Amino acid sequence: MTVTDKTDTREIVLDILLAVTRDGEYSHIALKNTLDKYQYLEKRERAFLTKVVEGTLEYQIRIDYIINTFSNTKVHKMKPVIRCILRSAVYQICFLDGVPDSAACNEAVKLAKKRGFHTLKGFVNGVLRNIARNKENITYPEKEKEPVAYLSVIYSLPEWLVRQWKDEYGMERTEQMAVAFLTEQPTTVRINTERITKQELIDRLQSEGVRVSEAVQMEDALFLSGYDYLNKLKSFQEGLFYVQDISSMTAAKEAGAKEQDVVLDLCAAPGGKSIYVAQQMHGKGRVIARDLTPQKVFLIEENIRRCQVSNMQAECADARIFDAAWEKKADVVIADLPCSGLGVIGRKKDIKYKMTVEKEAELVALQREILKNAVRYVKPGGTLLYSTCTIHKAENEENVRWLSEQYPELEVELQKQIFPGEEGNDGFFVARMKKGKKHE
Ligand SMILES: C[S@@+](CC[C@H](N)C(=O)[O-])C[C@H]1O[C@@H](n2cnc3c(N)ncnc32)[C@H](O)[C@@H]1O
Repeated sequence: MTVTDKTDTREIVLDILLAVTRDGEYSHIALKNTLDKYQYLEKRERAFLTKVVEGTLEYQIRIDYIINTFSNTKVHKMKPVIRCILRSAVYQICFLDGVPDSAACNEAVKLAKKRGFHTLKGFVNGVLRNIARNKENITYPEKEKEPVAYLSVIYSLPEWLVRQWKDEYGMERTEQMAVAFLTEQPTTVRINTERITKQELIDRLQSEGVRVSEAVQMEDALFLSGYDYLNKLKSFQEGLFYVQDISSMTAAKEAGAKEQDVVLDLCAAPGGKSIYVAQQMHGKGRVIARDLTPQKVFLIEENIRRCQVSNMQAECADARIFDAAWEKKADVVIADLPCSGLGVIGRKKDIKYKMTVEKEAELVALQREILKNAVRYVKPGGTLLYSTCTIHKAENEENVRWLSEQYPELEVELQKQIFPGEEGNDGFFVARMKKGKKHE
């Protein structure tokens, strides 16, 4: 049986799309939970459902534009089940090569019936067959006449986001980022160099059936593809690598922690940067990795155990609340703060639809609240590392400017915006500030 006959797989896709677009779940979490649950599915079915869920979400604005061109009932007026069935079928018809149009249409109609929408069978069939017949002749907004609408529809980005990036970075950079987000990337992992050499890990992974290539940009990184379920690999379970983008590794490296340092990471879960920093300290010094909830702290602890890190401990603490016990105690404070996450749209497909201008403003306020405390924990002569996985200036450069104005004792040693696709896959911001000794 080929994947195109699998109504059940498509029904699983439908349920994930409903969870994400109707119930507000995050796509990467919904997908991971589903793949954990359906481990018995064949590898190609799991690959098919991942591809259709991710593709339908990442092209949602363009897909809605296509549906609205051919349907009298507009997408926003449709019942959520019908809307999701149509979206995933249009993704298969317009963006996937391996699925015959007739199969995508027939399976969508069957699914509508199965979910109790007998009366809408004809509607689903009519819209999809019309799209399949005319998909090569759709008229999109023109780049020169309507640049914002063009970028929004072609690259499936909300218009407010396109406007913000166009204002902050210009049209050319905005389009480059949009392309990078839609470019398929292999999984990037960091080698646990405390436990295994690069060549040994490459050999191990290849023996487990994984395709591996070396990352020229970063010595400790490898690119993986062709695997089914990463968490099931023995090499993963033994903690020989950690899934982490190169931009995130760069941020951890920029902390410049030395072997005997005391490092305080205020927002550490699931532990990517803390663990890398601890490994660079070769089992010496101390890394205290904090996060807001016991569940998040559990994730850090799991990774400490799996990667067998000896110089690191996890703690539950709210970074908004000043902890006097840490005043001027840390050589390095890492503030990798909650942010709008717009640099990782390529991996977390639905972030772009969930973020708003209002939420961005709330995040800037939260970041400043935490940064005020972070500054106070740094020893005179110590380092504050501020990073985010976003490309929004108010959360990045403007926060650093605000810090410099509020705390003249901070000297900005480094500040860089890494754009999506530039160094790693993700967009990232990192700033390193030194606290002057004269302010002891
Ligand atoms: C960008 S993530 C951190 C990623 C982590 N540094 C890594 O490299 O794996 C931000 C983290 O901040 C945590 N967080 C949010 N609000 C917080 C607060 N008030 N206090 C402490 N942690 C908080 C979130 O739970 C989330 O795990």
